Amino acid sequence: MSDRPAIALVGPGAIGTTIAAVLHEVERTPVLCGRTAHPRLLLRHDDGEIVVPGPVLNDPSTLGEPFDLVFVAVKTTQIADSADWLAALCDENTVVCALQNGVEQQARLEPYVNGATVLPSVVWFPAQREPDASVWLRAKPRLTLPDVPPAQRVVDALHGTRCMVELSGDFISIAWRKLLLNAAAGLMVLANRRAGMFSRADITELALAYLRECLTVARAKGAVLNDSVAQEIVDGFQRAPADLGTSILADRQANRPLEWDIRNGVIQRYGAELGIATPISDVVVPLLAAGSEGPG
Ligand SMILES: NC(=O)C1=CN([C@@H]2O[C@H](COP(=O)(O)OP(=O)(O)OC[C@H]3O[C@@H](n4cnc5c(N)ncnc54)[C@H](OP(=O)(O)O)[C@@H]3O)[C@@H](O)[C@H]2O)C=CC1
Ligand SMILES: CC(C)(CO)C(=O)C(=O)O
Repeated sequence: MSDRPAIALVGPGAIGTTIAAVLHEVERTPVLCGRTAHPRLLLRHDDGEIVVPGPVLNDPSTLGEPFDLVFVAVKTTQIADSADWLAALCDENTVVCALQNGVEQQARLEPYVNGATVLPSVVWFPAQREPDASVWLRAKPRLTLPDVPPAQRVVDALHGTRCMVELSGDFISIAWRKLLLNAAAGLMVLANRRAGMFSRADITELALAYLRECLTVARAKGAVLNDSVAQEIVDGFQRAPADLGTSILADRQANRPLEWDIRNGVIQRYGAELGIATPISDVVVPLLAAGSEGPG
């Protein structure tokens, strides 16, 4: 690391609070950049809680020079609104680690980061934001990053924290596997139910058929994934606590815009590009889009 400011985090919500808290525990507290000026962040986990002292800054013009490492944990629907933060925090020497779902993190962030290196990640852990803005961490924090040189900055920053970081030489396949999980989780929005709904035989059949469709597109885009992935994902939902939700369901229930395009629309878009029929996406995607944007 240089002698410039070390670590900043944009978007201190469910995932951002988790990463800020694990960094704070090892005295690498990031500068917190948000929309709402919370006085502090609070993470509840299995063994207790971590308070990250604030404030959460909410005015990008108060920042000085760019940072070495910037974690971005706004929803992908909020990237454009975060443009002033990204412009102030990033230059060509910055590594921007996207803590977001989807397989398009680089393409979506690169226009905003002043030539910084955008490092995608897979965020494996569920975290739930409570009405008082505290966050309930519902699994051990774990990230997968591509095994490329800029990833070392993230590995160093998270070294010795309670967040496990894995590097993968086949990041594309890992990222698509996670995307498939997120795509199937989108069915929770349409049913307005949590993971317990996957114990129904009809939902199991629908999810498996949808996942097989997603798998065809994923493979055509270069992911190396076995047929068994569809069943493994459904098994995972069936083993999960019945009240485990997903971030897109939390957004729907709060009537916020949904990440439908990066989680579900992406399958339909790439299917159309590649000449792959996506009949289940053709039903699921417009319903999610309408749930997000209306009108009505
Ligand atoms: N939650 C989860 O379990 C998981 C989420 N993900 C992915 O991680 C990403 C983040 O999701 P999640 O943490 O759930 O999202 P949240 O909605 O909990 O957090 C988003 C945060 O971004 C802040 N924000 C919004 N607009 C701006 C802005 N213009 N400038 C700065 N900050 C802003 C929000 O502020 P405010 O306080 O005002 O709301 C909030 O703190 C998403 O891509 C999601 O799909 C991936 C795996 C699991
Ligand atoms: C928790 C998980 C893995 C389930 O879809 C997720 O990625 C999310 O909630 O956005």
